[in-house]
Amino acid sequence: MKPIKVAMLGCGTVGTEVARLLTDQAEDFAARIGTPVELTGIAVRRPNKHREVPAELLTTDADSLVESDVDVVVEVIGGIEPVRSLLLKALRAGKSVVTANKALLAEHGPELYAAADASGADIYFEAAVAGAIPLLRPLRESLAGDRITRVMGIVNGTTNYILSAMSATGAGYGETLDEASRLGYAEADPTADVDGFDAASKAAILASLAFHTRVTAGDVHREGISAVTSADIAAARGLGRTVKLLAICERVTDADGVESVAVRVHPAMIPNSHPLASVGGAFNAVFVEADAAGQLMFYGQGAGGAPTASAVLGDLVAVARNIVAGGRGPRESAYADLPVRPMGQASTRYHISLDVADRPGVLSQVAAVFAEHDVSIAVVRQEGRPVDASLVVVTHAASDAALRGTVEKIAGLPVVREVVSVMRVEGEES
Ligand SMILES: NC(=O)C1=CN([C@@H]2O[C@H](COP(=O)(O)OP(=O)(O)OC[C@H]3O[C@@H](n4cnc5c(N)ncnc54)[C@H](O)[C@@H]3O)[C@@H](O)[C@H]2O)C=CC1
Ligand SMILES: N[C@@H](CC=O)C(=O)O
Ligand code: NA
Repeated sequence: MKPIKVAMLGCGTVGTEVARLLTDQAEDFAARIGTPVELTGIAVRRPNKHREVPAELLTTDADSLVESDVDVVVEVIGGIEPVRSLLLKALRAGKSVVTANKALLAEHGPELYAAADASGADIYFEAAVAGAIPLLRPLRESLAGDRITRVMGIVNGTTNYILSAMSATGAGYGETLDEASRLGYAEADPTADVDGFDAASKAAILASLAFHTRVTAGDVHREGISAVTSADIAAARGLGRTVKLLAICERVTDADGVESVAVRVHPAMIPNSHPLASVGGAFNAVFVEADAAGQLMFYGQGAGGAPTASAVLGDLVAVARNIVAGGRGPRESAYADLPVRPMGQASTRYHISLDVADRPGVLSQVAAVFAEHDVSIAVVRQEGRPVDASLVVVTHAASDAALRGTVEKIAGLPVVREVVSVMRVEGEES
């Protein structure tokens, strides 16, 4: 059979590693696929900056490369345009696509899947969520016979790297973010990481696959880590907890049996005994709960050039095998079409740490606000200091809207001097 011809778009942190491994392991790939894979061109912006790949492969004309005689387009540029147009062009021409681009998939996934369907091409994107960890293929294929109820975990390496350093050494936010960029973990614009956009895109992709429903980035409640302070981290430590940025995708069934999905990304305190608490650096870990399978845990490197290239190349082998066999991979599955619930209706628990006046009756005033909002208290800890007192409250589960209302009212009480830390609590009995 003739070789599978591959065009690559972009040659940065991930693309450089894809090109290197594809060249180094060419013989193995040929044996695994049944025919050689030939990298015919790499689209870049500045060819003179890419000494690590053969100069004759480089071009600045991505459009012509996609239009050339290639079977597969590997996209590792990132962002929406020009990538969306380039990939639509490839798919409409029947060329299969492998992409690591979660931002694009979470915004324009359905348009890309439709183009792939129309021409019979494949679109694979394992690298887009949780880097090297095989997670999307298990959701799309291995668990296709089960009913998934929850997907929860750490899906952004950069923020996990920053939070781990802040917790372990008290390192500053800025210096740790610079280090994460230097190591190739952060997005080209790292606000995508720290403000939770990257994790929200990944959560949308995970929820879409898990619940057979179209969930876009805009459907995901998103809070990043820029508001996490050393006081939050110290408050967590005081209670035997750790702060992590979590992505949580849930199937919710209301009292009338009506199903919906809730998808959120926010920092949360989890107990130090929880398996996610020990996930450090740029590692990711994701729990999947399904009716028949029970609980599954996926763990590994969530960012970085070589780990991400591993997932890209796994997809390339899958797509190439499909071409050789004359078949194709799974299509979009969105038949369930479940509604997406607003965050206010999500059931959450809060940790609230306050500086209050140290005088009788303070605790009862604070407790009255919780009762007024129908929020029940699980733990209260009060410590007197020379002129004021520290009051820590952990709630039982309640609607997020009720908990927000409670915090707002408490902040306005004259006996409350400062709301030191407010954070959701996950990973323990509610
Ligand atoms: N770095 C990581 O750990 C991971 C990255 N990803 C995703 O992989 C993709 C690539 O990420 P990185 O390699 O880290 O980014 P990068 O910024 O290192 O590389 C992107 C490359 O594309 C080039 N480029 C930009 N516009 C272009 C255009 N119009 N035509 C040709 N080339 C163009 C840039 O010059 C740059 O060299 C992104 O979608 C990212 O979200 C996914 C998982 C992990
Ligand atoms: N910037 C991302 C890269 C991988 O998806 C991250 O930090 O997780
Ligand atoms: Na992955």
